[in-house]
Amino acid sequence: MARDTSDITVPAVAAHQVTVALGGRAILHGVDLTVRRGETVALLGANGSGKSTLVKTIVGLYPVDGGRIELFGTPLPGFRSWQRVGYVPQRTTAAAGVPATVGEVVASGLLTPRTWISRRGRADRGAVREALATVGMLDRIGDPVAALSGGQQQRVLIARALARRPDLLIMDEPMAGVDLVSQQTFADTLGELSKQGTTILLVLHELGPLAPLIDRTVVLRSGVVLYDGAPVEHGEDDPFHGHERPEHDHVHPHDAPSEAPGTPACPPGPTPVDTLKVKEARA
Ligand SMILES: Nc1ncnc2c1ncn2[C@@H]1O[C@H](COP(=O)(O)OP(=O)(O)OP(=O)(O)O)[C@@H](O)[C@H]1O
Repeated sequence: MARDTSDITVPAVAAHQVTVALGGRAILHGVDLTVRRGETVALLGANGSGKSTLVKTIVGLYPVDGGRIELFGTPLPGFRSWQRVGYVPQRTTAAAGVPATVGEVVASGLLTPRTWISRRGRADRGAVREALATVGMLDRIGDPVAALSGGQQQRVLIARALARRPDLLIMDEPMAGVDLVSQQTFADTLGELSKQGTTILLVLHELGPLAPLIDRTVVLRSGVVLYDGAPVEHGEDDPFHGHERPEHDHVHPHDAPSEAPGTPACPPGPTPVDTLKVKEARA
């Protein structure tokens, strides 16, 4: 794993008051999110709360309409070190109609504009094999990716992100459709990457086997940060668990941004944060 030797006091991700509109509709309303070097942060929230929109904006797939995002201290429009960032999008098929093998899909994660036409070296082939072994798919390296199940394709996409040995790994619901055994293997892999200093941002619906790895959770609701602090899990008693609230009620897009970690980013008073269980067992 390549070591991150740049200034570790600069956060890997710093989003300040980020506003994003899609299809003419505001989706994110002044979101603040900081992910420090070496942290593992879980982004939680109900369906449609804006989690995918936020991570897609962080990796430059959606433009920022207001506010700003910095990756490793560089404002996004000028950020060029994409080889430092591994991104696994929300469940898509790795096949996408392309007649590629598993090995080729993973190797595509190593491509930069300069390597599109160059021959891949032994080191790259080693990185591909190592990444596939990590997700337990090395034995399928020569198979057409279209012949894999959805969960296996998800593991191939994870391997593609790992192959570039990123300093920052961003994954959007990586556990979706992945069986329990593979989830535990994946949790072990992330734990190893974290020990080696990789910064990890995960969109999750529940912490599950990843719970011991999570340093901090950020909860979105209706495009605003509802909570930023010690790891929490949606409680079964949360009436909005798994559902988007029908209205913004007391959470206002223009309220003060989230403050210190552990501070609910909304005005005092009863909120769904009260129904989130703070994980106390964490050492
Ligand atoms: N390309 C798009 N154009 C218009 N609206 C979009 C687009 N992508 C997402 N949205 C809308 O933005 C809102 C947030 O969607 P997003 O996918 O970010 O939520 P999410 O929290 O990731 O949800 P889920 O947990 O279901 O994946 C939703 O209301 C969705 O309909």
